[in-house]
Amino acid sequence: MIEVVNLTKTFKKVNAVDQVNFYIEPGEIVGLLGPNGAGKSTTIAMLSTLVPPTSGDVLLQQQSVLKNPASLRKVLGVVPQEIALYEELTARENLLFFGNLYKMQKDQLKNRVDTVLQQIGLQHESKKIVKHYSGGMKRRLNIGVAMLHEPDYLIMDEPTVGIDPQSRNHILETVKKLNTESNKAIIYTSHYMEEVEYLCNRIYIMDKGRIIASGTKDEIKAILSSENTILVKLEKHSNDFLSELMSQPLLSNINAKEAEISFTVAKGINYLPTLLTLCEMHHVTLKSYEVKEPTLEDIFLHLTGRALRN
Ligand SMILES: Nc1ncnc2c1ncn2[C@@H]1O[C@H](COP(=O)(O)OP(=O)(O)OP(=O)(O)O)[C@@H](O)[C@H]1O
Repeated sequence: MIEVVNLTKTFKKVNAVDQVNFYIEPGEIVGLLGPNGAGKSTTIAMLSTLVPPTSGDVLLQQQSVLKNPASLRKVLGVVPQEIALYEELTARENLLFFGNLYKMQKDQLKNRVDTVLQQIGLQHESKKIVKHYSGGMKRRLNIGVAMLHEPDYLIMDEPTVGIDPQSRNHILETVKKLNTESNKAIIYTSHYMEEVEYLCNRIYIMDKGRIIASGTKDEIKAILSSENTILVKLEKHSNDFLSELMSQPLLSNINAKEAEISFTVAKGINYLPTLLTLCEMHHVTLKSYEVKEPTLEDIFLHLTGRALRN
């Protein structure tokens, strides 16, 4: 298990990371979700022993790694936000180059490169020069470099930034497979809530240098457990109908967009019968009634009053 304990980084007067605590156990995918500037990259840089903390500690199997970074680097692969590859070399040549840097033995390295190329799905394009790769392929190769020395833990710092949606899906699938098939534990930082929701079992939400919520997806979603958001679709509606809805004491956050209306209502209340009566009174036809699951975006908005992406 890797733990960070009261990790703090102050740049002049900026508290980039402020008393952050979290852990990751072997084999799990943990998400670190937060907007730009939340402190994710700085946390990752300290966790991977690249930047010394102002205070706090990083523990591997309960031993501090700050004085003995080699113990952590052996089990940890870091995929940085910036792509670090040689554009004029092929994928295979890049992997061989970085493997030599790690001082891996020749035979072992050759086998390892073949395995890694398979794992990142580039085995059929390994002889192509990297400058002809798509952004997503470069990202996958970047992940491959971090995996050469067979780390148990991988840290990925926003690996889908700046790539097209199709390549992004391919990366998400690669990350998922690394976890399910190769049993890698992964710390995945992102400001895309849908990625973190899709990939991660446990999530830490970060804002302004602090962890503002943490837990499993269900635990985090339970933060909004006291109310449900309902989405209704109508044939068409009238202003009278909308005014009547606005005056209903049990409803709040009413939003109308053409023939779609959303509102929140306390959990446990079935509002459908009342809505049907109102529709009948106003000669409005109800097309659908849906209870929406809260998203991490809703939670972030609830906790901070701001949208995750602005
Ligand atoms: N070397 C530095 N010197 C001064 N301030 C810094 C330095 N590095 C980061 N910061 C500040 O610390 C805060 C956290 O930055 P950080 O890059 O860790 O956030 P982030 O969540 O990773 O954002 P992004 O998604 O944009 O990378 C920001 O206010 C940033 O300006």
